[in-house]
Amino acid sequence: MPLVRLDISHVRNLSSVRFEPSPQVNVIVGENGSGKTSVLEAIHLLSFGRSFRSHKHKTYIQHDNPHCLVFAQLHQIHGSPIPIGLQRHRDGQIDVRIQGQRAESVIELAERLPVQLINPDAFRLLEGSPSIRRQFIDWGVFHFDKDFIPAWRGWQKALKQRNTLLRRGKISSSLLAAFDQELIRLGEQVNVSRKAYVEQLEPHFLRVLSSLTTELSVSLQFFQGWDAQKSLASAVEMGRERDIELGYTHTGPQRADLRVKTATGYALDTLSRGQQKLVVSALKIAQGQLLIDMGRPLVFLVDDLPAELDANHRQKLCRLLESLNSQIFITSVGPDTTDFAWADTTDVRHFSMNNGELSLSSKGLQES
Ligand SMILES: Nc1ncnc2c1ncn2[C@@H]1O[C@H](COP(=O)(O)OP(=O)(O)OP(=O)(O)O)[C@@H](O)[C@H]1O
Repeated sequence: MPLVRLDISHVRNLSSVRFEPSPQVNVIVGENGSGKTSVLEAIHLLSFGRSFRSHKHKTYIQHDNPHCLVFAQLHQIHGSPIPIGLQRHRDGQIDVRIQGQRAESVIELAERLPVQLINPDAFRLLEGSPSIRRQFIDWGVFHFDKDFIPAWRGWQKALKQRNTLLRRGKISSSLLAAFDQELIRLGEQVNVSRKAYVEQLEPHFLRVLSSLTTELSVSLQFFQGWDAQKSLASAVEMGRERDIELGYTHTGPQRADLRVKTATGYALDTLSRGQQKLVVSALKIAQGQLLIDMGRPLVFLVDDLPAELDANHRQKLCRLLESLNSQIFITSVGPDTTDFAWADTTDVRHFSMNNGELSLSSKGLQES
């Protein structure tokens, strides 16, 4: 569902930015610090309810302002566009509105506006802790399997309760066993969904990667968080005494990971930085492609593409994104953006960003 209109107020240096993006490619060019990334950050906020740059909401609300606001109209194939909006207050309060009605949670935004981000931090998917890769898997499963979120929430709740009991100590193995039924039932459900998703993702990932580079041979392995030969019930049962000793649940889906490997070891240890970036981009594009195949268009945010990718790979990545027929927002310190190499038939709009002011650039005006 592409964005047909975007209004951003008081996000970093963007006091008031309003524009009508192209349903296909939007190139935002501006000097360092002009506010390009803040536009992507605002779109990300509208999908995830949080920034990709900081967990502290006060950092992205414009100085001296009580709140920031991002509002958009989402295109619908049939019917008029759907208005969605998010307001974040300095005290942390978050208001989400969809079609004028207050929404219960930001998850409702994510359902309507799936967003994938490719930025210079993207390699953290390989380098960072397993929790980052679990988030990556769970984002995909969330869009793929409608039963996942209720199961995931229930399992998280059971896990938290169990860990609280373990931390307090003085709990016997038999009493703990009574609490474990729900944890096991929902944990198994979470695991089955994750496993099925990674199986679906891998062929997409390999296809995308091979269209970016033929030099790499990379595989995905899903580690479920405990011995693959055992059920979660037996892993939890066998680990109960150890959990009591440790004061937390040491085995289960909370330890799951996505292992990205080459023939000689982990991708992180064997690939160059640029190659890692290609692998991560392929993972993210593959996730997007899987959604698109399900008839769910999404928005790609691409920040600072030149970082670590040479012109040849930049072009390949742009062509690939373009072929998905999704809406793309891409930033560049430009002004020469010719190596993005969009097809003549693609609707490309160029915008200039100057000190937080966005305008359709002369290049965009000539083309429109
Ligand atoms: N809370 C805030 N309130 C007002 N301005 C802010 C706030 N936080 C950051 N800024 C300013 O907003 C601008 C944000 O720039 P942004 O990171 O979006 O720029 P950019 O064009 O992507 O730059 P680069 O090319 O260097 O990545 C910077 O000038 C920064 O100093």
